[in-house]
Amino acid sequence: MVAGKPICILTWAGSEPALKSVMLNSHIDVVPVSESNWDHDPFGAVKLPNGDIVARGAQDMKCVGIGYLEAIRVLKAKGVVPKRTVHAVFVPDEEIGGADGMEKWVETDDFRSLNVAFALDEGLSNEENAYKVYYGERAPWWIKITAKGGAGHGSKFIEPSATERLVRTLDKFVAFRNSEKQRLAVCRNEFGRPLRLGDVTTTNITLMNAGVQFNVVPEEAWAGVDMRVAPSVNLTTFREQVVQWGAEEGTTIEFVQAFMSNAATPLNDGNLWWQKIRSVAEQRGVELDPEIFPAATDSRFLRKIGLPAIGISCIRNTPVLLHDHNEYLNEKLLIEGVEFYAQLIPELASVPATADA
Ligand SMILES: CSCC[C@H](NC=O)C(=O)O
Ligand SMILES: [Zn+2]
Ligand SMILES: [Zn+2]
Repeated sequence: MVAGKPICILTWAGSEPALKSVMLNSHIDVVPVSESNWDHDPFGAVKLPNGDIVARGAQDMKCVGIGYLEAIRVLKAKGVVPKRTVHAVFVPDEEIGGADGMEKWVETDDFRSLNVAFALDEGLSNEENAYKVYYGERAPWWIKITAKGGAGHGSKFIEPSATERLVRTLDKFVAFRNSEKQRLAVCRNEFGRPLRLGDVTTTNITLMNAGVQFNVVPEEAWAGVDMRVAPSVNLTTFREQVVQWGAEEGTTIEFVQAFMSNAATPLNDGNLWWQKIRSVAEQRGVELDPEIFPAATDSRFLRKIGLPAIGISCIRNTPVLLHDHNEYLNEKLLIEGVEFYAQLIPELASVPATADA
């Protein structure tokens, strides 16, 4: 663990401590706000007359962390004792990549001492009448492309041109971006469902830098690209391809971050954790909609070390406002989440030892 970045673990001891534990994960950090774009104090948790609670983190992911705690409070008040030990875990830094949070922690004896069998984590809001269920994630890659060339007067043909090299390399990224955008628009998956964001690879040029003045040709230009690589892609081969795009144009490709695992948690009949989630949702009359998480969250570190992890936030019929201005959640959904977890946690804690790896 990293100094100044605590991980908070609340342990509810199970009646059968020899069994592996259930981890209820949530991240404590939120993304920044631009306050002038908010109608209310983003950290005031203002409740509007219709029950909407406006706050940074309302969807991402205070509702989940609070949902776990309130559910445990309800269960304890009823005298429930889980079979498996349950850990509610609050981690830092998810929003900035988790390097000093979950990524390092899963490699420690401290984490191993929790003896985790399964983890529940965050999902996403959506406008339909279903909870999204996330069983895998795209691999986040942050790529810095640097081009070098000659310098001099803006009135000349200066060769090689750093900016031109950069633009040519970026053209390849853009061409790939467009082909994936097209695939998203027209293709279907193996079950005939139209592809979703998590099924394709996105590419965005997010940083660009070159030059100091109109008439001075810069000798260096660089750009930053954010890619989210779909789980269907062979990561090693694709990484080589990206390096090749740079090599062809004489630019340097640096992977500032390249997650090289796309391990997923298959939602099949043999996945007893998933079966419990399904049956609780069915009892509650809630539809579930499984897909690949289009962004990145801490579950990827858990899946990478071989643990099953499923992401659900009990949010439906709600605009997706994670990281956006005026993020909110209606209080009815917050309470619905507490009730869902209160039903689900004892069920997960009752999954037989056969589910343990
Ligand atoms: C890629 S590391 C950053 C993780 C971040 N997670 C949530 O938004 C994301 O950009 O998806
Ligand atoms: Zn989150
Ligand atoms: Zn987030």
